Amino acid sequence: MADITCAPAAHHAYDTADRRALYRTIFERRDIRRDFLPDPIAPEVLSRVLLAAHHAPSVGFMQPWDFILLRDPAVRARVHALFARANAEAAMMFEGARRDSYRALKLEGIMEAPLNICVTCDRSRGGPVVLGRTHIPATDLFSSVCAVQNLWLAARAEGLGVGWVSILDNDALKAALGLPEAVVPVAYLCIGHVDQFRQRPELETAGWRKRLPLAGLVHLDGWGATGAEPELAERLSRDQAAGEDGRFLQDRLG
Ligand SMILES: Cc1cc2c(cc1C)N(C[C@H](O)[C@H](O)[C@H](O)COP(=O)(O)O)c1[nH]c(=O)[nH]c(=O)c1N2
Repeated sequence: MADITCAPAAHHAYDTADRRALYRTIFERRDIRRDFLPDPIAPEVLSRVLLAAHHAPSVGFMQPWDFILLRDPAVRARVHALFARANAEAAMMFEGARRDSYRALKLEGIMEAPLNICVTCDRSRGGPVVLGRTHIPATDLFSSVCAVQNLWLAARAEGLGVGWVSILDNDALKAALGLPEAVVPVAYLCIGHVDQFRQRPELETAGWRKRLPLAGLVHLDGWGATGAEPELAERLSRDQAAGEDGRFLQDRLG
């Protein structure tokens, strides 16, 4: 098949350098559980990253998030103990060799990172009826997750690694952090400067799971019809291959 040409950026699109910076941040963001440096995060950097989180979309502009900064090693040690307990339980949910592989994974950096941040969701913020949340109550949680993603990407651009730890009993975490009744923990994050950003997800290099082919996940007019637009399917495959080979930023932005 003939090569597919890239359409030039149009309308309100950013110029190539800005688009490259954005896609670079997306592709080079990693979940970080090791290689943290003890260096503190400068207040101006932390402020920018938190502001990026605060600019996330939210249902009904509810902004249900709060950010609990956890620096005290004693508090973090209590959270680490919760992780250790949940992680032992989690290992038992896998069978045989998979259990051994699971146990070999490093799945948190709670004590190594200089800062942990718990991103929460106040389920009562905005009152009992929130625009856009009337039929899908979980949209407040989705909104807090959007804040997490903004934080994660801004952190990468600032050279900070972020690791999400979800192997925790959320009720126990809520109690440990003294959260009010209506507030739930959404994401427990370990954040700090790092020695390196790996090119690929750790779970991929460890052989746990591979990135799925995107073309097989894009459906047309209802569930089931993947690959229904051959030109798009072809482009998705080529873009993904370029991403895997580290050629996307150079070759695929038009
Ligand atoms: C909701 C949620 C929860 C978790 C994660 C992510 C998300 C979105 N991830 C990170 C996850 O393993 C990682 O994102 C994927 O493996 C892909 O790797 P990159 O993020 O691309 O490096 C994660 N990682 C980990 O080591 N321990 C954990 O408990 C969790 N929990």
